[in-house]
Amino acid sequence: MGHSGNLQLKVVNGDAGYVLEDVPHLTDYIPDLPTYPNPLQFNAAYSVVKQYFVNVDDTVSQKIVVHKDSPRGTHFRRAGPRQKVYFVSDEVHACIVTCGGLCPGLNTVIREIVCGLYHMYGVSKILGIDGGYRGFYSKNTINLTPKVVNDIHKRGGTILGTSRGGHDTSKIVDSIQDRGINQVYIIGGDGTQKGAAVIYEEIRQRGLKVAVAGIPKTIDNDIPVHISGPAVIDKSFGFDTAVEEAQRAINAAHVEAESIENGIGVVKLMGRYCGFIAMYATLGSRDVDCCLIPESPFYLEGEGGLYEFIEKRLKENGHMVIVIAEGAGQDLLAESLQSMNQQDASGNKLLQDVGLWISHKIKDHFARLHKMAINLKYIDPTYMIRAIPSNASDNVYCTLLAQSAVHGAVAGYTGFTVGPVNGRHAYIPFNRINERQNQVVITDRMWARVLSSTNQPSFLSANELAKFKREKPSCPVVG
Ligand SMILES: Nc1ncnc2c1ncn2[C@@H]1O[C@H](COP(=O)(O)OP(=O)(O)O)[C@@H](O)[C@H]1O
Ligand SMILES: O=P(O)(O)OC[C@H]1O[C@](O)(COP(=O)(O)O)[C@@H](O)[C@@H]1O
Ligand SMILES: [Mg+2]
Repeated sequence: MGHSGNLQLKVVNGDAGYVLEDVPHLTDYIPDLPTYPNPLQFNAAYSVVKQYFVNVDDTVSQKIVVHKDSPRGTHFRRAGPRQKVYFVSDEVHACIVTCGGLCPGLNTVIREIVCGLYHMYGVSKILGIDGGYRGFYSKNTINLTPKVVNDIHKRGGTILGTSRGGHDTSKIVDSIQDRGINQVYIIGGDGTQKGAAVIYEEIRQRGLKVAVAGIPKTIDNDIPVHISGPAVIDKSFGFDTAVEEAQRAINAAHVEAESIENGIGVVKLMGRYCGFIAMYATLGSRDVDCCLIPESPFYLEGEGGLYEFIEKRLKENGHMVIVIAEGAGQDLLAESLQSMNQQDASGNKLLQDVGLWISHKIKDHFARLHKMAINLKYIDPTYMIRAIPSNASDNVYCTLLAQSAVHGAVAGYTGFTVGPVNGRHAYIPFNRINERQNQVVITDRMWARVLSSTNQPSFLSANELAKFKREKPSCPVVG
């Protein structure tokens, strides 16, 4: 096996096209670090486990659909406890920070990092950083113990608070160094993981024995997760909870629309650059007549447009439900509202309210036509679907993510994000997570399922479809 790598990439090539995209280790830049036996083997609860530790050479394959002659492809290091650890319990001084928008399950991840460190590795010095990245240098910290975090998974939000912007790398690493912190757990989305990568690089340049572990949070699923399209991680925590909560809004829209003549229910769901929540909520509900997402351009007027489809559906069924992701149709809004290119503190595009806009457009259109009186109800549950506690299945998932992160940091790995790859938890280098944004691939079978279930137009001409097929190759893994 040959190594090739620099600060960002640590790639190992093996036989038959085997590639390991490895994560950094503290010993990459601090040689001769002492190791210690993993205390987990003396832990009464874990003594029932037949095999305490994962083999150091275990890796997880990114590709599971293969042909007879396919190369073995990309692999990631398997997550889990190692026989040797690089920290003794008393030495560990950990901190946890949450950044970016809210997502169901943040508190569960915090809880399980604290409990995992304490119960599995005997760690008691754990600091909560208040209010996101800027909290490292501008706020007081919170001492976290299993008692403090015992009930927090039942609450939405994050007990640590969160923020956008304020990522000042040297101030953050100064604070880590000054406080003697040697394990940093960073929970957040695409922006946060980019910030975590820069923190890791600075720590490495300063030669500090500090492990940096990222836990990916994204209600939008815009981190390369494997809900659809070529991706690394199977799914992000909180997504199931958000889709479930979105059902309540869709049900309400359906009840309202069904109860009145020519009723239209419009529901706006989150999804700044991608429409995964809208797509899954639509497929989950089966009451949705039209799902509009940022990845699939649509138009209003003329043949094959939205107005024509609404008229047709109302004539057929007497009512209809439209689900629209917040980032959909922003080009149309920009044309009609001459909106400015505004950004939030983290540099994310600030969106116009497409739900309100489209509701007005539809009302205006039918009022102008005089041929059909419609009754439109607009429901905007966007913040409600992310401010709730995670459901039971997301709680279990958050636990596995948190424990994987703890095992990895204690074993000396750093500069990594945790996540399941084809069902097995793995350590993924930051560069892999940060290289691009995940989006619904509208030439994949999942989007076809939506079109087939709603029977809505694709809004694409044959030429446009051919262009999309050329630009966005479909993912062979999605069944
Ligand atoms: N490219 C980047 N480099 C460093 N820090 C970043 C970068 N992008 C975002 N951040 C920081 O990450 C934090 C969260 O980012 P944001 O985009 O708001 O949320 P999310 O992580 O949920 O996508 C913010 O404090 C922001 O300053
Ligand atoms: O109003 P806020 O708090 O900036 O959040 C709005 C954005 O946050 C999200 O819920 C989540 O985005 P991030 O995961 O990137 O933080 C988006 O869906 C939405 O556009
Ligand atoms: Mg983001």
